[in-house]
Amino acid sequence: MLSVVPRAVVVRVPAKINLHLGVGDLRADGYHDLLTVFHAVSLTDVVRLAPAEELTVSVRGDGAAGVPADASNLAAQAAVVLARRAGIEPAVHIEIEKGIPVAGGMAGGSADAAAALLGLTRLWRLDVERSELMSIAAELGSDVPFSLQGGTAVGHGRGERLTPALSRGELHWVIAASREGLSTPAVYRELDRLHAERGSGPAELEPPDALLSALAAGDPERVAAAMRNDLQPAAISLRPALRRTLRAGIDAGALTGIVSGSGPTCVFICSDASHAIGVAAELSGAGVASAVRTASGPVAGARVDND
Ligand SMILES: C[C@](O)(CO)[C@H](O)COP(=O)(O)OP(=O)(O)OC[C@H]1O[C@@H](n2ccc(N)nc2=O)[C@H](O)[C@@H]1O
Ligand SMILES: Nc1ncnc2c1ncn2[C@@H]1O[C@H](COP(=O)(O)OP(=O)(O)OP(=O)(O)O)[C@@H](O)[C@H]1O
Repeated sequence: MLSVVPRAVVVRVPAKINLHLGVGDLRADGYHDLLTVFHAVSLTDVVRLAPAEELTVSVRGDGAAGVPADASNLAAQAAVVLARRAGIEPAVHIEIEKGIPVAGGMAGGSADAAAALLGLTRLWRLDVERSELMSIAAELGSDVPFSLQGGTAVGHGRGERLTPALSRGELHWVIAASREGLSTPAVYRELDRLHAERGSGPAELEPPDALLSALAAGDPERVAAAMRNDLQPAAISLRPALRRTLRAGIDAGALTGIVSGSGPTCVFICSDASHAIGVAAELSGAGVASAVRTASGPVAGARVDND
């Protein structure tokens, strides 16, 4: 049977939240040991991959001006790595439509890299095992494997080693983005500086048992009570206005709020979809965020959209 080569492949890929982000010791390789719980939510980027003479990138959507449209784009780096493994030229045009806040702590660049890996194995008809794709993903960035996998998962190591976590039902979120991003390495450095200043070391990496059991029970109030982000004090130290954003979300009635990953995006958990709509409306009026959206999770990881 003749199979038709697609003219372009379109991949939809979600943002992530860290429901728990335990940060341990700084390792010799410059990364910190993590114990995290990733959760994929329904804010998405759409990445279109089309055959081209050479590798080119274009970016549209919110915050596109802050995203490089050259070989330094993480999706382009993914194309180069995958093409090298396959022994071919990375001759592709990568069109990225951003729906995930840029430099927001929601793994936007990682999502695009994951989308490129998945879409290009399809476009170039490569026979790559899922486990090999996950290991290429890990080379590109600590968050990239989770962007491929999606759902809810515990992350170990520098965040790249994943174990799926049981999660019942849907959780409902309000997402408050900031106009100005934060640099992930700068936030980790600030955490190290705060520890040095206080003469304290990192906390023990304890398994987030209360969170995992709340997720398995599908109980948003228990999830709210168990959420934790060790990077939050560092993000707030670099961006003190985040304190006001967190306070405004809680005043608007959210169960609780937390900085997402390295920030500055703040995420607020709500009891159901209509509660989230109400909190979002009130938070929008508070003027503490450049954009306020509702989202739900868990959702699937990167997936091809034009099958
Ligand atoms: C903040 C999180 O999003 C939480 O999931 C991730 O830890 C960051 O993941 P990422 O953006 O994919 O990060 P990478 O591209 O792997 O690393 C960027 C930089 O962040 C710091 N980094 C990242 C991950 C980690 N476990 N420890 C670190 O200290 C390092 O300075 C590293 O050079
Ligand atoms: N495809 C991409 N999308 C967004 N940013 C990109 C991309 N490729 C490279 N970058 C660069 O990476 C920086 C970090 O952006 P990104 O949106 O990935 O941050 P983030 O969501 O905070 O990441 P993480 O949560 O994984 O730490 C941006 O400032 C941008 O210059």
